[in-house]
Order: sequence, then structure tokens, then C-alpha cells
Amino acid sequence: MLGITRKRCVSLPAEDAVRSHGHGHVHAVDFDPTAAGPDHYEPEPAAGRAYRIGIGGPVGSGKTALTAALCRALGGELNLAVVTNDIYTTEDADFLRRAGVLAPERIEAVQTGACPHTAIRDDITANLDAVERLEGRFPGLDLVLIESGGDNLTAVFSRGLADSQIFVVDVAGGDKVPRKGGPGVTTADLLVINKTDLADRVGADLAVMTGDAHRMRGELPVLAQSLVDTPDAPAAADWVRSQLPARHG
Ligand SMILES: Nc1nc2c(ncn2[C@@H]2O[C@H](COP(=O)(O)OP(=O)(O)OP(=O)(O)O)[C@@H](O)[C@H]2O)c(=O)[nH]1
Repeated sequence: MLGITRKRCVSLPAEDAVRSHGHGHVHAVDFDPTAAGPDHYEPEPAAGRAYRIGIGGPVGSGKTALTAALCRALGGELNLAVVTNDIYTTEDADFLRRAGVLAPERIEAVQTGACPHTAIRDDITANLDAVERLEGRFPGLDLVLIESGGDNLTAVFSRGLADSQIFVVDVAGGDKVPRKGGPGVTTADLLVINKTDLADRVGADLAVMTGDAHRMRGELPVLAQSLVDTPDAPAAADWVRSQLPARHG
């Protein structure tokens, strides 16, 4: 015995049943492994730094395309920068620079060298360094969009890195994806169902996708969009605008 209190599953007297959560025992601390919501006492972002929005989701769902669209929509009204994450390349940063959506020096590339979730959730140091370099280069930065590399349904941003997060899935992944859940689908501040223009071609039922998404997310917003039909993502841009004064003002 090490003489420290360890957070582990133990059996407690009946009066502590209030902490029971239905799998046959109670926890010694208020810990619910199925909890989906953020900490109610989550601190506000520190004044004087840029607001940070993480954009995550499965491979190829449209994260870079959404990032480009948001830069086009918001770059004229906000002091904006981007951090991209790729495993072995600077592919997404190169794409955004080539597309000319922001001045090249406003885009920083992080190479994770491992599964993307390791750099947005587990050890966020490289991403924080990139954000701080951008903040140093562009005083008064309003917003940094941090695009994750494509990962699976369990990959979400550490709240220490992103103030809000968008999770992007697409219809080509199949209309079963939203009901499969996972923290990206259930807890992201905005769920985007992308590539709605392809729904008929891949036999995906959009009503099923949005219905399942709302069922999995409760009150949290869901946005179905096509970046072919609306290349500047006006609804997603409005959502980003709504985040800034609410959390930063
Ligand atoms: N038809 C259609 N294609 C789209 C849409 N959004 C993105 N795409 C295309 O889907 C492909 C993948 O988009 P990306 O934005 O690179 O996807 P990503 O999630 O950043 O991909 P990774 O970074 O590799 O995970 C590209 O060819 C995009 O042009 C859309 O709304 N409709």
C-alpha cells in the first residue's frame, strides 16, 4: 500500500448509492465514465489571447475544405490564423497556402508523426507552440482555427487546446455514422454533416443522419452542408461568429 488515495472502483455503503451509475458498484469519487458534458466550471478563455476553434473528424470528411471556407468567409473581418495537423507531411497547410485563403505566414503546420489524436488531445504541446508563434507574429489575433489530421470517432481536442470544437463527418462515410456516437459526435460544440450534395449518389439518407445526430447530441447543434453548393460555408461561419462574443467578449 502506497499510502495515497487511489481513484478506483470500490464497493461503498448504501447511503452512497447516489454515486452509483448502474454497473453494479459505486465510485469513491464523482466520476461517471459515460459523462458526455464539459465541466460546468470550465474557465473562460484567458483575456488577451486568440479564441481557438478545433476542427476534427474522420479522414477525408472535409476538414481542410471547411477550414478554407471559414478563412474565405471570416478572413476579411477577423484577425485570423490557422494551425494544420498532418502525420508526416505539411499537405493541408500547403493546400491552404496554395488556395490563397490567408497570407501564407498566417498558416502553421504541425507534423504529428503519430495518430493525430496524440497531438490534439494527449500531448498538445506542439499545437500550443504553433498557436503561440502565431499570436507572437500577429498581435491582437482574434481567432485560430486548429485543423486536426483525420482520425476516428474517438478523437476530440483537449479543452486545454481548443475553446470550442467542430466535428466534421460526411455522407460518403455512410448514414450510420452519427448513430455510432463517440465523443466527437456526441460532445463537439458543432457537428457538421458535410457533402450533402453526394447523398443521393452514395445512397445516404440525410433525414436519418440528422435525426440520429440530434438524438445523440440533445441540444447541441447539427449543421448539414455542402461545400460544393455553398463554398463559403455561411452557416458554419455564422456559428463561429456566435462563439466569439459569447465566450470572448
Ligand atoms: N462533393 C463534395 N466534396 C467535398 C465537400 N467537401 C470537401 N469535399 C472534397 O472531399 C475531399 C476531401 O476533403 P478535405 O477537405 O481534404 O478532407 P479532410 O477531412 O481535410 O481530409 P484529411 O485531412 O485527409 O483527413 C476533397 O477532394 C474535397 O474537395 C463537399 O461538401 N462536397
